[in-house]
Amino acid sequence: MSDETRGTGTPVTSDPAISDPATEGAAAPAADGTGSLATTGLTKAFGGVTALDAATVTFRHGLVNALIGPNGSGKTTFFNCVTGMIRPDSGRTSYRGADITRRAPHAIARAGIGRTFQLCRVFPRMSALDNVLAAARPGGLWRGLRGARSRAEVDLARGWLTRLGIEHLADVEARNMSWGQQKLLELAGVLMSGPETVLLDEPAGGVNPALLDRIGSLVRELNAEGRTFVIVEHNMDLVMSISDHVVVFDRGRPIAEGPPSVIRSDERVLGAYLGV
Ligand SMILES: Nc1ncnc2c1ncn2[C@@H]1O[C@H](COP(=O)(O)OP(=O)(O)OP(=O)(O)O)[C@@H](O)[C@H]1O
Repeated sequence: MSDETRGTGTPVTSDPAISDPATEGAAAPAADGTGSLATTGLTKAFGGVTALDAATVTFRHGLVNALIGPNGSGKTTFFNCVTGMIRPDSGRTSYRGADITRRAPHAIARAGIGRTFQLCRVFPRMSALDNVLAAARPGGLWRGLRGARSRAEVDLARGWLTRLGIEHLADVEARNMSWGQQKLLELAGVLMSGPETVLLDEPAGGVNPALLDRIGSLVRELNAEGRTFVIVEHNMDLVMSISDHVVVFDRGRPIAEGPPSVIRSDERVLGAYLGV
């Protein structure tokens, strides 16, 4: 069977950096727990501000995990350290049992961790389709600009746009899309490279209720197919409705964790949010 016709007839690629929205499922959860994304004593200070204070956290494979906490409690810094975008001062991060603390961002992405950003990152003057192609792997931007891309890659990129409900915008420049549509586009790019764990930084921020519903159901669908999520989010309705496990940060470290039903009424959590 050729790479072009594997599975249900949906074109796929043999490039492991590219994933097929129709047939690609993430790796099965590791029974021994080595699939977890875990930190031990992760610490990061900016001048006199301790953004992460010896944070020890485990996000289990196969779950929709949420990371919540008041403004400035260190959530984005946690994502930045875990994805190699900033170096922690001390502490460790492991993924699937391997130490990834000092790895470069592209190596961490290759290990299976993808992420979106609070201030969503797309190329404003490129079409939605080119954005997804460019996001697929290092060097993709150059290839996208030169038009040297395979039919299979284009079909895959269109497949992700369809899956995210924005295929009608394939030829529209990202700058002419709504904020919510740009967030879906950024996510399509992340998914194109086939991460088994996806970190979403405030997916609901500035998004209208209809798109919010789509993002929520998409996360649950992708999770049912095997992808793990860690979601930083302030919209508590979304967090409580889609998460299996919630970790609460305050002042750079976890103060509570558990299922949404427990977290909702945890006094430490209410105290952190209300400042009491
Ligand atoms: N590059 C930086 N330089 C200086 N201080 C920083 C930097 N990044 C984060 N901080 C500080 O570290 C602390 C944690 O910030 P961080 O953005 O990680 O929190 P957060 O929980 O993601 O907040 P929010 O919910 O508002 O996005 C804050 O006091 C913030 O001002």
